[in-house]
Amino acid sequence: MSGAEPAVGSGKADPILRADGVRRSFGGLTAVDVDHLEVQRGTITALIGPNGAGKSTLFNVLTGFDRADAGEWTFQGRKFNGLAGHKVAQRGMVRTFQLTKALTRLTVLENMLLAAPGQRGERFFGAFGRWMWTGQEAANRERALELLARFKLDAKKDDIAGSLSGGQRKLLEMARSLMVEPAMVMLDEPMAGVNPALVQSLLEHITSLRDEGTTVLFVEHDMDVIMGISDWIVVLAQGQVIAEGRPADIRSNQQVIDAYLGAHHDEPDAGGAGDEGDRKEGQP
Ligand SMILES: Nc1ncnc2c1ncn2[C@@H]1O[C@H](COP(=O)(O)OP(=O)(O)OP(=O)(O)O)[C@@H](O)[C@H]1O
Repeated sequence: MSGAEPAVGSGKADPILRADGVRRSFGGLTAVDVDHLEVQRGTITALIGPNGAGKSTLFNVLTGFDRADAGEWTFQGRKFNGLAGHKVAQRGMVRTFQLTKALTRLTVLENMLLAAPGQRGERFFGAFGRWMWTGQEAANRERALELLARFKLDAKKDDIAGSLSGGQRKLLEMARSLMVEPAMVMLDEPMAGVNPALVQSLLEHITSLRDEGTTVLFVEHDMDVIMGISDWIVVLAQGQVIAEGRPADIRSNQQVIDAYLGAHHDEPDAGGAGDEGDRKEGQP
């Protein structure tokens, strides 16, 4: 992150994402009101802020799962505002989702295959189409098995996803998001509900994604995790970016301390890597 100023809306050397004037209201409540935001390619960037700050809404809007009331944004130089969610994912920007009830009833491998690109077999007609489709399926299966091995879930490939532990589910959510070989993954609270034994493993997966060139944007509440792995931190409060910078900049930013870090500033995470209830402890 050399060169970037720790200031709201600062320009980045090689932004993968640039957003301008992104707004989303629900009735009279402005959930997101971001004037300008750039995310540097190849970094781990954290999006933090108190409950209700607009983090999830911003994720939803950028990834086409919710509509913005206003705003323009580009990803890898291409206009993305107005794109439907599946197109956003196809073009390299993928967010993780908690496994829905329906997905928990499928096997781990089925979950992976459902996240594969080109789930459009029905569009192909005739023998040539079927042949192409079979090739695509084989490639998807190979990629799924490779990713499951990487995330140490290969032994569980035929298990029902609902039988996985909280941490294993997070690994599966991450593995699913990589089926489309994204340029940027957006992780929504990757550590929530993860037991201590798996926290370190998840952290290593996130940093190795970055080291391989994937940009990571994540929402998280655990301050130890945020300060430990982020190259850059963006702080939202009441829908607006109130600060951004390196971990050291954010730690010492009085506005952030007042709005978010509060009395817990610089204290070790009292909850450790416990359940989700523990993880939310440091919030106002
Ligand atoms: N679909 C919706 N309808 C009405 N209000 C909503 C909707 N989604 C979000 N909001 C409101 O928008 C604001 C921002 O919510 P959002 O979930 O984006 O915050 P957040 O920073 O992700 O919070 P948390 O850390 O608790 O997950 C909140 O006041 C929330 O109640």
